[in-house]
Amino acid sequence: MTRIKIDGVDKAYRQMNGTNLRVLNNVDFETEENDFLCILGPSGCGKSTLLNIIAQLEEPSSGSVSIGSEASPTDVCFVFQEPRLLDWRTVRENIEFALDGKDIPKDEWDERIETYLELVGLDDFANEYPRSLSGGMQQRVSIARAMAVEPDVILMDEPFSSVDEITARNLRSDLVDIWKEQKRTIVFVTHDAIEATFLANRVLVMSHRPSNVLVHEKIDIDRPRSVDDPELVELAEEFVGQLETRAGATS
Ligand SMILES: Nc1ncnc2c1ncn2[C@@H]1O[C@H](COP(=O)(O)OP(=O)(O)OP(=O)(O)O)[C@@H](O)[C@H]1O
Repeated sequence: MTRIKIDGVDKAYRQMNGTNLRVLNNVDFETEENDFLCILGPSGCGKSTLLNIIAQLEEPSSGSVSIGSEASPTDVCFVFQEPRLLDWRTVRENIEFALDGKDIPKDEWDERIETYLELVGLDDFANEYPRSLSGGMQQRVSIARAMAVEPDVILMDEPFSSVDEITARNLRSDLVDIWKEQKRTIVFVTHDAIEATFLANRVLVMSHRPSNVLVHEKIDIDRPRSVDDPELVELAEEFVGQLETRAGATS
């Protein structure tokens, strides 16, 4: 059972000129088990900061974060905006490194590597080094690497921003299929309202900085979804409208 609870989280960064930059302001939310949560917000509002806090890569200035329960430790994997592969290891070895790090039994490695490389369309590239792959292909490897671990929670920070749109569309559909089939909790950061509305069963819209939660909404549009569905487009526009209204109100 994997729930994420964010309670009154504030975050400020000390700047070079000695002042504090307030990024997150009393952020509160809770996910249900196996949610696909998209965090949507304008550039610079603190989405990555919030994701890093959930991943415990950063400390909040105040407030608390909990994932899962104390009784059962939660496996969390992170997919960053950029691939972060080990250049001196092949694609296969990069994934093996992650599997080894999570103590996955060796007799499961081949099947997992095959399954997830096939999923991202790179099954013919297992023995290549990252330098011989395009940026988009490297990002697909990093997605396969996170998936192969089969973690309870996958945190994704704009993972498709460096991938061409056709590949991104396929990966979005695949991600939804994996989420439905394997019942994982996914937290996905994006500034694209259509992407959020296509993927999520729950969307958080964050305000401009110092950022808090403007909208927390469950998305009940039937699946499979289409990015051209008028209902989906209308909802995405409502999210953007909320941001514009608040920006107008505070400017
Ligand atoms: N380690 C840091 N030290 C100082 N300031 C930081 C640090 N990390 C982020 N910031 C600042 O915090 C603010 C929020 O950054 P963050 O990357 O979380 O925003 P974001 O919403 O993810 O942006 P984008 O959508 O453009 O990636 C920015 O003004 C950024 O400059």
